Amino acid sequence: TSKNLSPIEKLEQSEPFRFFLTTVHGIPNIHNQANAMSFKEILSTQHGQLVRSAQFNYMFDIEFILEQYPSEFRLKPLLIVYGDSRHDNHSMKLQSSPYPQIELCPARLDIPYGTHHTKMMFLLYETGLRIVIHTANLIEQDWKQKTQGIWISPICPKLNDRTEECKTNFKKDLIQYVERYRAKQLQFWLKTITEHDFSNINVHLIGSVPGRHTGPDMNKFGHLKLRQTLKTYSGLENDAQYSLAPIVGQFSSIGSLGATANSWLTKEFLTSLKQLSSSALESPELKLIYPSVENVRTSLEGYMAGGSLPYNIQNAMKQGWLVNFLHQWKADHRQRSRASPHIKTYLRAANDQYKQLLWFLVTSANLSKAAWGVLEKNNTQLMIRSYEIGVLFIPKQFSQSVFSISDSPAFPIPYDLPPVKYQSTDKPWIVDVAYKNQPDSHGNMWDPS
Ligand SMILES: O=C(O)c1cnc2c(S(=O)(=O)O)cccc2c1O
Repeated sequence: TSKNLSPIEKLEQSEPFRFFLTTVHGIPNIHNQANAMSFKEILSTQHGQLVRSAQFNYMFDIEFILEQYPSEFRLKPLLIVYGDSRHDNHSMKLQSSPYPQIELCPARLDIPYGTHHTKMMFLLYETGLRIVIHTANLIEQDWKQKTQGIWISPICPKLNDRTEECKTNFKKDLIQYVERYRAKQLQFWLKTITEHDFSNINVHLIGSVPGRHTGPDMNKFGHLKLRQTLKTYSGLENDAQYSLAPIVGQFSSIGSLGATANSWLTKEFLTSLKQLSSSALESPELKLIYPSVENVRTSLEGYMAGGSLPYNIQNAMKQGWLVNFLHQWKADHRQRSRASPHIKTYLRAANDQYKQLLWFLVTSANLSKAAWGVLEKNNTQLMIRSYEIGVLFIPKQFSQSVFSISDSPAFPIPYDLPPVKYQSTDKPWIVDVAYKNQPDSHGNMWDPS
C-alpha cells in the first residue's frame, strides 16, 4: 500500500517544476499524491511559521478561506485583493467585517468588462517569502472536483548582501505587475518582494493589467509579453526545425474572437504563441481544448461543472468557425477526465508526436481579448481589460533543450496528448442554454432559464 505524501514530500518530489494540480475528491488516492496539492496543504504549518499573507483572486468565501489556514495562523494579517466593482465592494465588506485581521484592497477596473482574474498568494514566513500562482477561486467548489493548476515557488530567503541573480527577470516582472495596482495596501508587499532573494526562481512571469499599453509598455503585459519572452529566452539551437511544431491552448471560457479565425486568433494571438528566438513565416497547427457538453454531462459534478465554464450563447453564435479548432477535455493519465477543467494552459509540442514540449504556460487567462489584449491604432497599442497572471516554463531555464513528458525529469502535463478532436456529435459547452435530453452523472438536467 502506498502511503500518503506530506506537503513537504510533495514539494520535494515536484522539483524542478513545482507545478501541481489540485487534489480531487472521488478519484483513487494514488492520483492525489505526486504533483497534486490541496489548499490546506499549501498553507500547512510544515512550511514554517506564517507571519502574514495576501490572497489575490476573483471569487472569495471568507469563512472557507479562514478554515483552510491552520488554526494557529488564522488571526495573522490577511490582505484580500479583488476586483473593484460596486457589487464586490459590498460583498467583500460584508464578508470581512467580523475579521479585523483582514484588510481589503479593491483593484481598479478602469476599462469596462474587465475583471480581476489573477489568482495568487503571497505567503510571508519567518524564513522568507513564497509566491503561489494558480487558477482556483477561493470557494469550496473550486478545490473539490475540478482540475486546477498551481505553481508554488521556493521560499525566497531575505536578501543579505545586494548580489542576486534572477535569471528569468521574475522579480522585476512581479514588482512591475504589483505596482500597476497603485494601491497603498500593496506597498508593504512591494517592499517585502524587494527585500527577498528570487535567484532560485526558474519560471517567467506572464501578467496582464488593464490599460491601453503603448510604446515601451507594449511588451510588458498580455500576449506581447509572451511573444517577447519566447523571443528572448527560447534559446533553441537552430529552432527553424520547429516552425511547424503544434501549439495547444486549453481554457475554461472563451470571449468574442471575431467573425473569422483571422480576426484575432490566428493573426494576432497565434503569432505570439508561435514566436521562438527566430521568427518563422509558417503557421503551426493550433489545437484548442475546451469541454464538450458530453465532457460536462459525464463529469464528477455533472452539469453543475458548467457553471464554471461561462462561454455564453451570444459569443458562441458569432463564431461557429471556432468548433473546428476544438478538442475534448481528456486526462486519463491523471485520472482527471471527469474532473472538469478550470485550469488554463498553453503549450507548444516539439512535433506531432507530442512526446516533448518547447514550453508550457499555466495562467488565469482564458481565450479572450480581454485577458490577452488586442492590438489597436494600427498596432501601436495593446488594449487589455483584465488582471491575469501565469508562469511560463522554458526548457533552457532547466538546462534542457526540450521538456520530456515521459523521461525523468518528466514535465507533469495535466491532460492527455495529443488532444482528441470533438466527435461529429460533440458541441462546446455553453452555459446559458438548456440541456434536457440526457441526465448528467447525478441524474439532473440543466435549465438556466
Ligand atoms: O475564475 C474566474 O476568474 C471566473 C470568472 N468569471 C466567472 C464567471 S463570469 O463572471 O464570467 O460570469 C462565471 C462563472 C465562473 C467564473 C470564474 O470562475
